Amino acid sequence: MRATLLQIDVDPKESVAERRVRAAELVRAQAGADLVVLPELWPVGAFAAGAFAAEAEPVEGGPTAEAMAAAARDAGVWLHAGSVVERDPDGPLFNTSLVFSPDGELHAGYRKIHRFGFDSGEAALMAAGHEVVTARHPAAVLGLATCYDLRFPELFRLLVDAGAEILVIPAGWPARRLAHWRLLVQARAVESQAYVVACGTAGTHAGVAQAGHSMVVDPWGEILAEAGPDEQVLTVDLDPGRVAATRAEFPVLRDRVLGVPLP
Ligand SMILES: O=C(O)CCC(=O)C(=O)O
Repeated sequence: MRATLLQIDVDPKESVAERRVRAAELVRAQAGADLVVLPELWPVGAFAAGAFAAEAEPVEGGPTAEAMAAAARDAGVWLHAGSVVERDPDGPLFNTSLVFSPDGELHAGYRKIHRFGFDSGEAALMAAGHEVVTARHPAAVLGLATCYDLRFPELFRLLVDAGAEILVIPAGWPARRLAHWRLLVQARAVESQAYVVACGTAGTHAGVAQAGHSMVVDPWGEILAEAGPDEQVLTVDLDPGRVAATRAEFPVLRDRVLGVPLP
């Protein structure tokens, strides 16, 4: 299974509309990949809170969803299109990840559960999602999480219980906490005995330098591929069969006591 991560540069000199066109072209260039992944809030920038309301869009018929659906269809790929600022028809904003199947249909949407900002930014401007979401890719079950979610292992336990084999995590992680990012991405893979495909942004927006360093980590915790800080296309081959094999060979998940039904 070939996964391609598009670590896109979110530069305020490029308009949201221009970046959307560029991202769609990047997706179209990935024909042959089994899974293409974009980062968190790449159209507007995860820290560009002042623009969230103006750039918010519906999932149904929204410009990013439409552009990504067409790109997935043209390339014939499964596309985790990162996340957008979703304007729900009822009013609230959500940080919503979108997964498209190769026919361009929206297959799954995940509203970020843990909002970042400690009462400001996203935490103040967006509503929290409540649903744990998996997506059924033909090769493996994808478990969906977004950026700050990475710090909350209880979500990943729920994703494992829901059958997740590849944890797909779009992010807009700041360079200042790169060490946390690398550690947490590996930790989530080791504790879940799952692949982690974590795609961040490059560049600087709203004064926040982005870490880049998109990573793919295997169920044993080994880093299979890691990007640098700048815009990069990162391609790696995964073997989803290694998830069950790792869980069988070293059956840590079987030994859970807390948070599982008592025998
Ligand atoms: O947890 C962090 O350090 C960064 C989280 C973040 O930037 C986000 O969720 O957008």
